[in-house]
Amino acid sequence: PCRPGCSQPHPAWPGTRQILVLGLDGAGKSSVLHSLATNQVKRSVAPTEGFNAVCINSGESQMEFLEIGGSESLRTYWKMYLPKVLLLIYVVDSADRARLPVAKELLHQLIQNNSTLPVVVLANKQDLEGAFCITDIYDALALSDTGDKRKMFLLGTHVAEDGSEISSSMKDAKELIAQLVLEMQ
Ligand SMILES: Nc1nc2c(ncn2[C@@H]2O[C@H](COP(=O)(O)OP(=O)(O)OP(=O)(O)O)[C@@H](O)[C@H]2O)c(=O)[nH]1
Ligand SMILES: [Mg+2]
Repeated sequence: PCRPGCSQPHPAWPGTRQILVLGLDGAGKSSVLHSLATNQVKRSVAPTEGFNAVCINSGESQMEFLEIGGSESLRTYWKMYLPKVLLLIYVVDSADRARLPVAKELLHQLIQNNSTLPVVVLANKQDLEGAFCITDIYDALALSDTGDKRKMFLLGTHVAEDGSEISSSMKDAKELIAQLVLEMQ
């Protein structure tokens, strides 16, 4: 953690604008955050039961990420944290075709009242057979329909085997996020 409080289960970072990491349960939010934080792949083993706060340094930026678990009961908290955030990272499981419509609905609900909040969508699990490719994800999530004032990015990612170095797509995601944070400060 970059400062006390970062690893607390109930984040209360008054005055700090965070990067919120949302998406359905099992999409890979915790795995992505672990990998971004350590530059080593570590697939998360347990579902996030509440919040997962992670601080990551990248070049000049220090970034505070807050994941809220994606299970149905936790989704009610998603909205509460939105007003304070700088950037939304929305992670989807590209192979979970059955739930992409739900993922789409929830994303659109989240951003409908904030026309300028930048969004980075990570189309995760690109390694899985049957994963939708980027253009299919773009269509399935109706990303053309998120407003023209918004910065919207879509990147394919995957969290490879435990212990390996992170993939180039993950490095790209980290650089993009760091760049966006710098631009907004
Ligand atoms: N094949 C594959 N599996 C992945 C990938 N990313 C995550 N997983 C696996 O997917 C499962 C869920 O990953 P998590 O990172 O816990 O997902 P989450 O979005 O944090 O889920 P919640 O905390 O429950 O909301 C774990 O078993 C991971 O090992 C990926 O890119 N490819
Ligand atoms: Mg998690």
